[in-house]
Amino acid sequence: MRTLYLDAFSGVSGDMFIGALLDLGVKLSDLEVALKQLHVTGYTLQAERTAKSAIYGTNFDVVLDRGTKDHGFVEGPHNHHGRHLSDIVQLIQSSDLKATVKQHAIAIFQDIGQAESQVHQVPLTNVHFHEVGALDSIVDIVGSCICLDLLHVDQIKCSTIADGSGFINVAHGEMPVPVPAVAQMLTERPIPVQQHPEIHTELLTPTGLGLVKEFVTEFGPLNSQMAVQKVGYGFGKRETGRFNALRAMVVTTAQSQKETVATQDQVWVLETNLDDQTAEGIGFAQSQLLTAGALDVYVTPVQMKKARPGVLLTVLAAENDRERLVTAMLKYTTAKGIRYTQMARTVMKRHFTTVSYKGMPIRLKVATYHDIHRVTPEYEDCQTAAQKLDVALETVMAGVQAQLS
Ligand SMILES: O=C([S-])c1cc(C(=O)S)c[n+]([C@@H]2O[C@H](COP(=O)(O)O)[C@@H](O)[C@H]2O)c1
Ligand code: NI
Repeated sequence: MRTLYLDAFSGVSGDMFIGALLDLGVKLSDLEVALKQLHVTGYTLQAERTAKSAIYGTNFDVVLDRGTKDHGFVEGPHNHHGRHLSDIVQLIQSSDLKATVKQHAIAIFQDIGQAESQVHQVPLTNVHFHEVGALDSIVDIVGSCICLDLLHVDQIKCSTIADGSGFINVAHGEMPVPVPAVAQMLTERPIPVQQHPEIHTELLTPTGLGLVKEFVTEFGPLNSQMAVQKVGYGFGKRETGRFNALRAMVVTTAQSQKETVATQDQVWVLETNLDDQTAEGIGFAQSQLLTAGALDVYVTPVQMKKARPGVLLTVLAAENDRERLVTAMLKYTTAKGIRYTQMARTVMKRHFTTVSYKGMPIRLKVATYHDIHRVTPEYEDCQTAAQKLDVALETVMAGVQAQLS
């Protein structure tokens, strides 16, 4: 199992995150090529490998072109509100980025947007990304999602995240650290943050926390099961009086005994019947629940009381995710209550391995159950290869399968 471990002893920001992943080996040129799919101009990416406190790492920056308004996009006749959340979501949605990159980036913007909406008490639709201009935020957030995609890891873990203390000056004026958006973003689920009273500045930014919340599935220190393969540093810009960087490590974990032998586990089946929500609302809820970590979400037509046609919304959740997903179901649907039951299931043992097809990495999902073996090329990787090679998806999938036989 290939894991990205984030050692956030000096917090996390968008720049630090991208810097650390570039330092781990993601190519700046690959990031630039992928970012072009967003169809936004007016910026340059800068990545310099340099030493701080005699430790080499990468200083990453998004430099806006001189004279470019910090609206976020090249302004078109219908676009005068480049900083609003809905415009950013629309920009990402209509881009040619990879589907998973789009999905993660939008989820992060929505999370920051929700916090901003709460802090400033403005409707979500009116939230704008005010501090450094939308273009920086877009490139930082989308760029981070691209870098992660290019790094090819199976999971992401993180240490306790350091933040500073005191006050900083930002667009709204003086703000306490953790900054209000960060404090608000911490309210949803337990995320270990440790303030350092001796550091009088911000270490954890809204973008940094948004990335952590979207991708990290486990918090804690390095442990004896983790074999460190590679280390990278992404430098922070603020003067903290200490070594200011995000340390990122690629670690491999031997498959645990449980993973190797277990073919049975427990899942929660969460259900609710809906007869008063629009099709659009149900579709949105479905995508939010998947983003929130549901194993699966599906909708079945049912005939309800008073002869009303309705739907049964079913969510499959991992053992520890029940409460979070029940809350999300109540938040995104018109349901007043959720039924749940725990079910045993038999699952095939699964692991990933990577092969190369015409120079492009394709992950293979290998599933085993007794003498049944199934190898499936990952759809997302085949899609990227098909796009780059300008061939049909089936050509890549068949080519990969042919290599295996
Ligand atoms: O909306 C945003 S991005 C935002 C909200 C707040 C509040 O706490 S409210 C603070 N800031 C500050 O802006 C800079 C840049 O943040 P990024 O996340 O875009 O890197 C940083 O100092 C934030 O604390 C931004
Ligand atoms: Ni704000």
